[in-house]
Amino acid sequence: MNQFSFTKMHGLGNSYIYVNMFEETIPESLLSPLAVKVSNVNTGIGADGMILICPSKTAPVKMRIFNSDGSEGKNCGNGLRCVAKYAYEHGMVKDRSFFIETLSGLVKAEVTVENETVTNVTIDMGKPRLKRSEIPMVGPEAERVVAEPFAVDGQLYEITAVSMGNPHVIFYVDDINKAPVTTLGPIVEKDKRFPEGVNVEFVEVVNDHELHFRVWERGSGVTQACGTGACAAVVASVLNGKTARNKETVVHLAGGDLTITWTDEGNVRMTGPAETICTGVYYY
Ligand SMILES: N[C@H](CCC[C@H](N)C(=O)O)C(=O)O
Repeated sequence: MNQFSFTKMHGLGNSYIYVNMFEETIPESLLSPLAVKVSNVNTGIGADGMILICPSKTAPVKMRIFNSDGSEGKNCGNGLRCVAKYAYEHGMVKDRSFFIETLSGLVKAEVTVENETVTNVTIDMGKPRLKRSEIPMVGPEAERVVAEPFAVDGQLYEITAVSMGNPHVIFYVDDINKAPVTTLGPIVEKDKRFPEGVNVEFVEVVNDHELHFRVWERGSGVTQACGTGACAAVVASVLNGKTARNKETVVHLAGGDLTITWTDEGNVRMTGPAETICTGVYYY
């Protein structure tokens, strides 16, 4: 019987099973099936996926994220805040500000510490990618996708697409509580116009610095929160003239609030909590 130690953590209810790969060894071929198994609330531990905290040549730690369907994502905002908390509290970094490597590049973390516990984390998520080829989305490579007509499921919508290293498509709604998250979400997630699939976000604009937000995640379905998605929603809202550039915007997600700014320098900064739920041993 094989086993590995894990820590279950969450960012605004977006929970993952974290595995410290400085201490554990899991064959690469088992990572995807294990992400499916550990995510199952009945036969596994229960989470939105699995996140590996790995050695890196370019930063103190590297994050890899697997969705609950076993697919590997390229970035994870809530995950980054939890990885930053884990790394600081486990003495893997000494400073309160440090880099984390992701599959979509380096990001910078800054932890807030009270009584040796990380209570809040700011991640500089870098610059959003806005060209179709970067989302990726089919169509003229250098074009942006802002308020573009999008026919799907027999209806005509308007979409804005943003990558934060992973693909996001944003639909604006008048009432977040009536957003078609579980009906339209799974259809758009696998729409062929997004060759790598897409995270699907629904946004209700409150004012020029406040949004309501719900998400159907690629590979995980409905989650309580999506950090990269919230960043994409803020960028989309600035591009659509609905929120202000370089101004702290509060995004209300099902699991709580994130504060996000798309700075004039071009980077997106996200601040929010990260919490440890439990530790344990998983047998497989
Ligand atoms: N929940 C994550 C996003 C996971 C993205 C993943 N669903 C994908 O891109 O495939 C977050 O906080 O940013």
